[in-house]
Amino acid sequence: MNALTLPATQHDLDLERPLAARGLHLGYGRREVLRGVDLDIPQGEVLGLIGRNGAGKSSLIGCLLGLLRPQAGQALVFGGPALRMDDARKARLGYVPQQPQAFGWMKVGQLFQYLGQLYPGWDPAHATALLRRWEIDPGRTIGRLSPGEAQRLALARALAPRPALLVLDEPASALDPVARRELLRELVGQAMDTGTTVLFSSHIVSDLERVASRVAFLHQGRLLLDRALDEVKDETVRLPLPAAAAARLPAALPGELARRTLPGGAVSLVVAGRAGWQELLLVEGVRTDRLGLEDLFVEVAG
Ligand SMILES: Nc1ncnc2c1ncn2[C@@H]1O[C@H](COP(=O)(O)OP(=O)(O)OP(=O)(O)O)[C@@H](O)[C@H]1O
Repeated sequence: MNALTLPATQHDLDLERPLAARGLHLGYGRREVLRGVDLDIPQGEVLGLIGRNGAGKSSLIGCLLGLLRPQAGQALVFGGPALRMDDARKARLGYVPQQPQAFGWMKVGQLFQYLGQLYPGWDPAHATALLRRWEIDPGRTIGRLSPGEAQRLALARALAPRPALLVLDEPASALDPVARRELLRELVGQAMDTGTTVLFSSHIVSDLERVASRVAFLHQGRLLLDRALDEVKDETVRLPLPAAAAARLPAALPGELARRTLPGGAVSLVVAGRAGWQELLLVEGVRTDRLGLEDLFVEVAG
């Protein structure tokens, strides 16, 4: 299969979306990493993409931005094919890879001057303010920055042109807690002030909880629970089922995310949404446990 001979159904892709994908499949050799990922990120959303180490978050971002060619499926950026991104769309996109590097020999100020000529939307005052706020001296040589400083520089570089779409791969992994808070505040501020759409990947659930308006779990090659954070918190529950009730469970329930059999035949079930499982509450001994996002992550991906 190949993305050119087997395009996803274009008609159901919303051309207004900053980012959209249908049926993305990607493997490295025989290892399948993405197994049919569909995604829509509406304008102005801050989507937190969460998943365990090696779940495929960077690979998915690579496909979404046209940096990796999927074996099947299609990704669109601002309505156009990600694999053939023109300059106009590139100029509206800010991307921070997981390990930002390059231009190590340059001074920070030199790089920013160069980028200012390259990006039509570059805002020099905003760029200077970001460097000042994140305490990066423009006179520093980029190659001598610490990993955390390099990450802050990469973020300042991505934010300075005030992109319409900001994609951040583990943006806070090398940052200390103060810098992480700063960054998250910046993200929310930018999203709210200018309607910037943000996709960021993380395995730090508390970061995601702080800023994301939407959340998606990448697990075993598929996206689970791609919905508003409030909805996920309100409508995802754990149901501890006694053995007698567990024995009568169908093979899969609507909205079922995880099922764990406990010693003695009892089952711990995690379900999303309100339909398909309410009758289980009629069984004696069955109750619902609210799950925080961290517990949910552990239940689903653990
Ligand atoms: N170029 C490659 N060749 C072979 N395997 C790869 C390649 N890139 C990634 N992989 C494998 O694909 C899987 C997904 O990797 P990816 O980096 O996308 O995951 P991730 O969710 O971003 O991980 P992390 O949270 O650790 O950064 C991993 O098992 C990784 O080893």
